[in-house]
Amino acid sequence: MAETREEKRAPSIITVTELSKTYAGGFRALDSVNLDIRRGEIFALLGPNGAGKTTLISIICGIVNASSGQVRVGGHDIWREFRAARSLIGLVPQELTTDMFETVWATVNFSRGLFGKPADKALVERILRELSLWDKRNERIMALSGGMKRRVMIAKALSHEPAVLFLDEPTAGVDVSLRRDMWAMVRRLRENGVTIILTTHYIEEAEEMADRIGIIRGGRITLVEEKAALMEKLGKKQLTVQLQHPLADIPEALSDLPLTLSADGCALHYHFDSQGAQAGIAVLMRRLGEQGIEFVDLHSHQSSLEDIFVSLVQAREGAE
Ligand SMILES: Nc1ncnc2c1ncn2[C@@H]1O[C@H](COP(=O)(O)OP(=O)(O)OP(=O)(O)O)[C@@H](O)[C@H]1O
Repeated sequence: MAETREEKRAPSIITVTELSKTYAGGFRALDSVNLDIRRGEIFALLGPNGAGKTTLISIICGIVNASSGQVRVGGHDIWREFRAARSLIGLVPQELTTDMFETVWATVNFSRGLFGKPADKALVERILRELSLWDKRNERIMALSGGMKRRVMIAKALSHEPAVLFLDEPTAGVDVSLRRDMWAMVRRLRENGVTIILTTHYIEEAEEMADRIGIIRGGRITLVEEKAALMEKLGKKQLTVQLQHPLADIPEALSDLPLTLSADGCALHYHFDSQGAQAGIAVLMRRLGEQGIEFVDLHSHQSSLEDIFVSLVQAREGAE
């Protein structure tokens, strides 16, 4: 019997069911959130400031109490089987929280001990080498650069060999080259079987890294989708035809094509989706030729995840 899509999909490692959180002051930060994280994926959680990303992560990690709902990590209920659930999780918080006077080596070993795991020098060495921190192992944390401190936080989170790693804004304030190093490192972790959940304000980061994207707004998950499918479905391409002579209007004979004219009349924009692009462009070229419309330049633009995200958020704001 043929496997269904459902059966082929990796099983969930985290299951969030009807999770709600109302803070003491009465603010409802999460509203009936349902979410499945698949084993071995990189899942990017996107949302504007105050959307509830940190609240959701903090609840899954047992730092904040939920008001209602259920969370299971590796099949363990995070309240009734807290230790078992928590031992599967590594958390790299937004803020750097560590003893600045300790050495890198001591702090990472200590973090492992906090989870009741026996010392494992070879493992800690491997983690530090992987994160390019081995040369800095005897430095005090306060003597490290911001990017290195951030990597120490990742080393601490990995020290007890978690199956799931939460990265809350991992590259905030990190320069472009270090950001790329971090992305490569996160990919290597995934290759080693670690499930990664990251929140980010850099949509480019989600576009680059994620297998799936979740969007959260006002405490509600408004969309969860495979990144590739999201970009395929919502991604639009635009071909701009720079004209030799400006047009006052789009000729009647071309009115059946998805064309718009720039305000100055000097460019035609042809809008199409990713499928059928080549056939569409060939037809456009032929039809422009038939109309005697000459052009001097052509360039195409494909919408990025950022364009898609902005249009989704705007569409929903318009609907509210
Ligand atoms: N301890 C708290 N008490 C009351 N309200 C809180 C508390 N913590 C967070 N909130 C509120 O809950 C909402 C969600 O906050 P949260 O930090 O989860 O958002 P976020 O999506 O992580 O935002 P950011 O992208 O800015 O980090 C915000 O409106 C915030 O002000």
